[in-house]
Amino acid sequence: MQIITEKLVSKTIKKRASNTHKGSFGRVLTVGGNAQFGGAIILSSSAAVYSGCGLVTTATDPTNFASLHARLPEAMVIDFNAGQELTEMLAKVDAVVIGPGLGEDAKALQTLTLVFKTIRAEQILIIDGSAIDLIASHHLALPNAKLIFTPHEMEWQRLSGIPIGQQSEAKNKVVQQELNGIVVLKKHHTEIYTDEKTFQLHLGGPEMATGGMGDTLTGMIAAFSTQFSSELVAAVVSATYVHSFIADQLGKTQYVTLPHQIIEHIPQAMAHFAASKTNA
Ligand SMILES: NC(=O)C1=CN([C@@H]2O[C@H](COP(=O)(O)OP(=O)(O)OC[C@H]3O[C@@H](n4cnc5c(N)ncnc54)[C@H](OP(=O)(O)O)[C@@H]3O)[C@@H](O)[C@H]2O)[C@@H](O)CC1
Ligand SMILES: Nc1ncnc2c1ncn2[C@@H]1O[C@H](COP(=O)(O)OP(=O)(O)O)[C@@H](O)[C@H]1O
Ligand SMILES: [Mg+2]
Repeated sequence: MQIITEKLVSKTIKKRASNTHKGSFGRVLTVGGNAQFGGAIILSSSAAVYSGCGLVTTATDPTNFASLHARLPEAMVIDFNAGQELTEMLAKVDAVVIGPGLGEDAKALQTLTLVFKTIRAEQILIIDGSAIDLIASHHLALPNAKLIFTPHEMEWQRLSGIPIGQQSEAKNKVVQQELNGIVVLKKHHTEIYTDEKTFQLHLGGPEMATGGMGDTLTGMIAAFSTQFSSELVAAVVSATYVHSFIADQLGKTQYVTLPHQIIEHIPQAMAHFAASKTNA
């Protein structure tokens, strides 16, 4: 496994060109957040905005509209139950996050199925949380798109069939090939499986063990993927690195690092890596 280095991240996070506008930095749609788990999709959407995505739209349960806008006025919202609205929005974006707080009821399944049916091959689809569990429990066929799976170990067990104690590099790699996408297996020392290589993260620690931490990572991966789109693997690896890099920085003085605190520090951390590239 290749250990992810600061150098790779610095190479990936580019200094922004002057002659640009919001449309230059990608359009992301985040889909999730039922009445119980609104926080998950707020965190995912916030992470996408704070990671520099030009335009973020959130498809969620209408009960979350007011809280989402109160926390994140930069995001636009649509109802994830309204088929036509969701279909139209899916046509306009570069990347989609599906799953944070989506839940696993019939409505969630319907929303996931619509996304799978509508997504196009050139679009990036980040599949997390409840969406992974729905795929596993309903044996759903995967769509033709640039797929990125972000399971924790239990979600990976459900999706891959490999029990937690037996998730070896060789076994995980076989399933990654079958899934035909990138797999970010989240745990202490997260592993990232791609067609060419397997990466390992040597940052992050138990200060990150708060609900919503993985939801936050999904938005970062989406925004990095749309901005640094020439190398999708490098974008995913870099987002994962920066997420834990911030946690470790905050962890020097904090016992726990909360997901919303990670999000607030993303712009600073990205500036740090963009600058270290210039000086390299
Ligand atoms: N604020 C919000 O709205 C939030 C909403 N959320 C949303 O909730 C939905 C359900 O997601 P979920 O992850 O909470 O539940 P689930 O998939 O059942 O996993 C937990 C089970 O797996 C086990 N486990 C083993 N290894 C593990 C590992 N490395 N990392 C983690 N768990 C591990 C673990 O073991 P145990 O704790 O029992 O030891 C337990 O048995 C999903 O849509 C998500 O987005 C959350 O993000 C929270 C904040
Ligand atoms: N002990 C730990 N060491 C390193 N990283 C951790 C640790 N505990 C949690 N994390 C990180 O926090 C995130 C948790 O993701 P996940 O379980 O999906 O959270 P949630 O669904 O609540 O948002 C992952 O990125 C994981 O690597
Ligand atoms: Mg999760």
